[in-house]
Amino acid sequence: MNKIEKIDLPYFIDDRGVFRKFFNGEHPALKDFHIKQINQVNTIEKGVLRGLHYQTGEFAESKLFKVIKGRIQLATFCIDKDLKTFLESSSFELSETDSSILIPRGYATGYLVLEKNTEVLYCSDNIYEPTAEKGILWDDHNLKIKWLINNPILSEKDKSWEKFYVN
Ligand SMILES: Cc1cn([C@H]2C[C@H](O)[C@@H](COP(=O)(O)OP(=O)(O)O[C@H]3O[C@H](C)C(=O)[C@H](O)[C@H]3O)O2)c(=O)[nH]c1=O
Repeated sequence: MNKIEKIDLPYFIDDRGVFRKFFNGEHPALKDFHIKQINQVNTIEKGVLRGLHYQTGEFAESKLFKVIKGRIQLATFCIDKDLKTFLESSSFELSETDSSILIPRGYATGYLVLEKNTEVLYCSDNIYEPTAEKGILWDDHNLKIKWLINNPILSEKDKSWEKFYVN
């Protein structure tokens, strides 16, 4: 499991609403994804950018992102020299009717909120270890991520990250 996957699972519509399957451990891309954490993140304002973050070493995480309400631009950047996608970035615009995105270990992730009151659910296959968390400055031009909003709202932590350097 070392490439980013779009995960489409069935949903069933009837006159009561929609039943969506969010996770199926039998799905080929998910059978080796063992959930350790499920995080629900509500973001009030459009224009908030969370990331880019990654955890290192034994705390590295694969993450499964799903938009529950609203819209985001999810971006990734490969930081793992051993992956053929090293230094490649990707970007997905996602709303609640879109696929989930599975991002394996070895990628920094971040997302820009494109609608007020956006809800994101994401699962991780590792525990959160603050001392193992690292980040990359959101507008590091070397990442070649074309963010859809130029002056995002950032946490103090996300303002403090540096550019990515290949050491
Ligand atoms: C990620 C995480 C955070 N926290 C605590 C730490 C802080 O007190 C609070 C907010 O954390 P943070 O500011 O890192 O949250 P975001 O800025 O939304 O970042 C998250 O969203 C971006 C897109 C990511 O890819 C990261 O996985 C994740 O860090 O939750 C926990 O207790 N457990 C966790 O797994």
